Amino acid sequence: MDTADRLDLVSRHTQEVVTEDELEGLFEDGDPSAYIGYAPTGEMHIGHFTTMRKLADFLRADVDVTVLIADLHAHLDDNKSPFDLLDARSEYYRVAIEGMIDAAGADPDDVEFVRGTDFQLDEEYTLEMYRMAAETTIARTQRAASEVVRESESPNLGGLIYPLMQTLDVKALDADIAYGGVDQRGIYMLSREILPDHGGHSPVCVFAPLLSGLSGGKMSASDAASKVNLTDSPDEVEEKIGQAYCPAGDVEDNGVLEYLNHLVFPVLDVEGEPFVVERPEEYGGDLTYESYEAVEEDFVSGELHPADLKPAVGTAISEVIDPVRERLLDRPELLAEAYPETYGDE
Ligand SMILES: N[C@@H](Cc1ccc(O)cc1)C(=O)O
Repeated sequence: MDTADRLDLVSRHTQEVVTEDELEGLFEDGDPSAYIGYAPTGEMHIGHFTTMRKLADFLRADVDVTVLIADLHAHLDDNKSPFDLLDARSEYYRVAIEGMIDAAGADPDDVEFVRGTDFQLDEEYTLEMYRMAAETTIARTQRAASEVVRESESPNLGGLIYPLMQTLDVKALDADIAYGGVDQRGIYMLSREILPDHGGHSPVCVFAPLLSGLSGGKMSASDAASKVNLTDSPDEVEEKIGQAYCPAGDVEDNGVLEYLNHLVFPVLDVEGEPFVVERPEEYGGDLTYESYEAVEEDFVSGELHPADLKPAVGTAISEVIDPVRERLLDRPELLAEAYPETYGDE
């Protein structure tokens, strides 16, 4: 594969690449490495899946991929995960992420999994963290983390250590590319600035877009209807998509279309299958689409009505998450141990 194709693969479906020139340089020098980190906090949903799906593109472009299960970060961020649940949640995240990579048409064995506590307590790492803390202002650090770390009137110190550690992870994992949702931008801009003073290189950054929730606005942890969970049954998925915000002809904040574009189509592409909307004969019969753009065009023109689109997207999303759902339902103890309040038997 030539550099132009690799660049295309890695940058498609992204929000931003910082910088394209640097990414091109990496490909010209050989096979770069990339990592994405996840703090194992709440249950994973299709928003995570959309971001993870892209790892298949990285692998196809011959990038070495590492997934960091950032367990300490999950605790440092306002205690989102209590310390004694870190093992269970890390295990649940690993299994779910393997399922997502598999569902995206790539082999999870081609990805290296690392846990934060496996290396973040090393002497060299820790010493560098103290040096970073001595040289970085609170204001700069807070600004960097503002879209990631939970805000509060009286923030804990953990939220300030968090972005410094995320920066050190880039170096410790020897990653040329830091990949994540665009909410990570502030932290990685800090990394680009300060890592060279701490024995590392400024990472090239690839940011995935944050998609709309299904209720219109942002996806929200407290609004169950705003997202599809990976263990939702086909009926639940179809019902959530059926209720989703998707006004006729309107593309803005339209989660149904966004998931079709960023999750469903890329997976169908790998399988070489089109997207089919079933429609009664009296309304014009079935529609078959080879590209997202063609769907959007028909949706905007009014040719494709939400009432016909939604069931088709619901079925398609349900099929895409199917292998992940199966892996998780196969091991019910995973969710029960990771989220005892929701799934435990007490
Ligand atoms: N900040 C990421 C988690 C993360 C932690 C450490 C990293 O090195 C990278 C990513 C999140 O919001 O989930």
